[in-house]
Amino acid sequence: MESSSGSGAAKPPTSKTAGEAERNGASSTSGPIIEQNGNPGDQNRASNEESRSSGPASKRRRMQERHQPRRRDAPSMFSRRDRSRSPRNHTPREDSRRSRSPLQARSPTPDEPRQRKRPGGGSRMGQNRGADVLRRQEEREREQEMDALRKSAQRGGLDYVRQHYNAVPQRGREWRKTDSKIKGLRSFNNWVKSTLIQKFSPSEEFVAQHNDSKEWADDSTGLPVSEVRPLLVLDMGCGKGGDLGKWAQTPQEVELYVGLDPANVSIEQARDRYSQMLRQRGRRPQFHGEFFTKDCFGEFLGDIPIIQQVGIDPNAGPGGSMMASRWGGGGFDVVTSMFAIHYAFETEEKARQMLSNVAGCLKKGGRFIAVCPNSDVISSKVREFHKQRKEREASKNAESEAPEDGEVEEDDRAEWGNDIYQVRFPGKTPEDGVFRPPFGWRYTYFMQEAVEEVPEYVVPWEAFRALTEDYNLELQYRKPFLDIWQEEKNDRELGALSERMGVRNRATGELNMTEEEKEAAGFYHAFCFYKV
Ligand SMILES: C[S@@+](CC[C@H](N)C(=O)[O-])C[C@H]1O[C@@H](n2cnc3c(N)ncnc32)[C@H](O)[C@@H]1O
Repeated sequence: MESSSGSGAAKPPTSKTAGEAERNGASSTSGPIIEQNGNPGDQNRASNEESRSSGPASKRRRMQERHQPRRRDAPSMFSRRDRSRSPRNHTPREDSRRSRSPLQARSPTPDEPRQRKRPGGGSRMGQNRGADVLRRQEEREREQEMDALRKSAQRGGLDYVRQHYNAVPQRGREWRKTDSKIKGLRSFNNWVKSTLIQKFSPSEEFVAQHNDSKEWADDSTGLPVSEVRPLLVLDMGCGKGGDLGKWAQTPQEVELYVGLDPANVSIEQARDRYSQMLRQRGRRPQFHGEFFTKDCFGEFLGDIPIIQQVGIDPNAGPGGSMMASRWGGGGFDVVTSMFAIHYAFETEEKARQMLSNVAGCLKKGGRFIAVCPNSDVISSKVREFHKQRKEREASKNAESEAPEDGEVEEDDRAEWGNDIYQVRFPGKTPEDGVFRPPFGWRYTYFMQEAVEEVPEYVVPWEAFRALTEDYNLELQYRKPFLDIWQEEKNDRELGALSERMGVRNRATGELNMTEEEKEAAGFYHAFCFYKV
């Protein structure tokens, strides 16, 4: 086992990283969480870095570099190569976020009386006037912000999603396990995510080495004894860090976990959760964690220092250069996005940006693990809805006025659900259930205690899959949630895990979910792609 990960939490990158994170606006709340220091593991970091890249020429160069005296600002252990600037030279977000005051640009108009300068009093007047101007300016800016938020709520944009998730209260584990009305569903969803992480996070080398045996666990300590390098993981849409514990339980150890989410309050909570996790750490060494406020579907991720250090190919996708991806491609072993990619299907541009970030961050052989609403379920519900609507119309056989152009009759709006979850389309839906073009099919989703009428977008599976091919992502696995249960419930590890998580009734062996919860769970599917 490599010592850099065997001695507790991995150390964060250099302080330069934190500073850069602040400066480039990757996150207003960004930066490593735990203190960094010079560490004997640095040597291992350098060799980790070398062994992560491929290619004889660069390998030779790195071998030579290995024997050079170490520079003071040696790159982080996570970096594949030193890239101090965003490849696209993105404008720092700080600049674009700050709205310019309309007053600053204004010069006095002819009908505005010019203030006369008076000695003494003049400067006080000037101060008062300055304060007034500032107040009015702030009010105007606040108004503009509120206006933008109102508009975005109507459109269902990112600000609205961010605001919603920021406002979801963080409830304790005890509440989730006992008082929640959907505790069965919560546990089940968590078990599905754990199952995916257990099944697909290990690398091919790791699997080949341990080939289905549980030799990775040392009997005396329960600690992994693998020689394979630990994993570098990126979580797009990590929310409040609910999956951190799952990443601490993987067969192949995790060295680095980077959590990104546009909801800044959630990111704070994820960071707190990570700190707590470090404090309570048991025998198993913990990974290094970094958390940033970031829109992963509307923006390139390459301006986040830790992502630059691990490696991101800015040209992943159609037209990308083979050489660039071969020599400078991504460095992450796993990119995950749980219950989040449906926000990317608002537009083709966002869906492509999401895939470009995924593929750009993954190294060859890396895995993209995700769960999202299953469009097969949506299509069949929509078809069923239209069938019933037509039957109702036929049986009514009443003469009704034709709706005006563009108007969507109440009856035309597909919706379904039960007491704990609801899906509602605000506009027309295709009678055949085929969503063409595949972007922008908005619906609102409601889930008791968790999601209140948040706008989401259909992810039409076939179109999505076709798109992934442009990004060298090859499908390995896809399954509806309830099928995963059928397939894995008797697995020695995963079945036992389901008991520990309260997913299975120990007496009957059945799922601890009501029929309504099962229907809600059936809305989702899970998949895994390999970067080729
Ligand atoms: C249902 S929550 C899931 C959170 C977490 N992955 C989990 O499984 O518990 C959906 C998450 O997607 C995030 N999200 C929405 N739009 C996003 C975007 N553009 N980029 C990254 N994350 C986004 C939300 O802020 C929210 O935290």
